[in-house]
Amino acid sequence: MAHIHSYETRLALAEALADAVSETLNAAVAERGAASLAVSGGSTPKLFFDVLSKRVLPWDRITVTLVDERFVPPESDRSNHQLVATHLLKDKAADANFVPLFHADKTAEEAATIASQETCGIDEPFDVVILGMGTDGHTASFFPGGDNLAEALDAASTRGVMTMRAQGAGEPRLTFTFSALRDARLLALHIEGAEKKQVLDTALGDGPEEDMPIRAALRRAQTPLTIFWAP
Ligand SMILES: O=C(O)[C@H](O)[C@@H](O)[C@H](O)[C@H](O)COP(=O)(O)O
Repeated sequence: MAHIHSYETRLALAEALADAVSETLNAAVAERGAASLAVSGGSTPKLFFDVLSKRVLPWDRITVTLVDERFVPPESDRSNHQLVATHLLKDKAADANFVPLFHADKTAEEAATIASQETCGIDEPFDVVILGMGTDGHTASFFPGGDNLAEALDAASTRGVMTMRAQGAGEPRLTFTFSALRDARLLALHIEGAEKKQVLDTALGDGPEEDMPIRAALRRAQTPLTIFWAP
């Protein structure tokens, strides 16, 4: 089940997504004094991050982490940690608590174990999860052909962070499991451009999840996926 919201411009999308995220985070803090936000990296979220960073929220009560991470240090331009530190954790959002997934001087597997331990203290489910999508139909680091794809997509897998290696992924990846993402209070997919709309339309059709892992979120998310799209 998915609800698609289309916007005239990418700025209108960023403002609407920031509204929905702010509402969910404010409600969580009002309800239990804390909130969590897991975001994806890549190029799409930059404008949204910049808009959200200016929102007046109880940021010191909000924990921000990454849906997935390239296995590179924050100094690398490929780092999602660097992307979030540059575009989101500034302005009003500078007071948020950030939990990275990458750990230096560790193997990817050791870093995944540490990241699972360090994120297990975040209330379950996440309040907000923002997914992106590649033109190959991957989301998070659930890449077609990924070495750990079956385990990553298995709803029965233990919530946590695992490694993923795949031809289309570049570096080894660290990614939350689908089981950790699928029941977020607000589960959003943020995509932009005509090409990704076509990829989404294909993903909404028949075919195995392994070919287009975004299908797991479209078909088996516990929370209906809210899709934000602009040309
Ligand atoms: O680390 C990553 O790359 C992301 O978490 C990934 O899942 C991203 O959302 C898609 O690859 C889309 O990336 P673009 O926004 O760059 O197209």
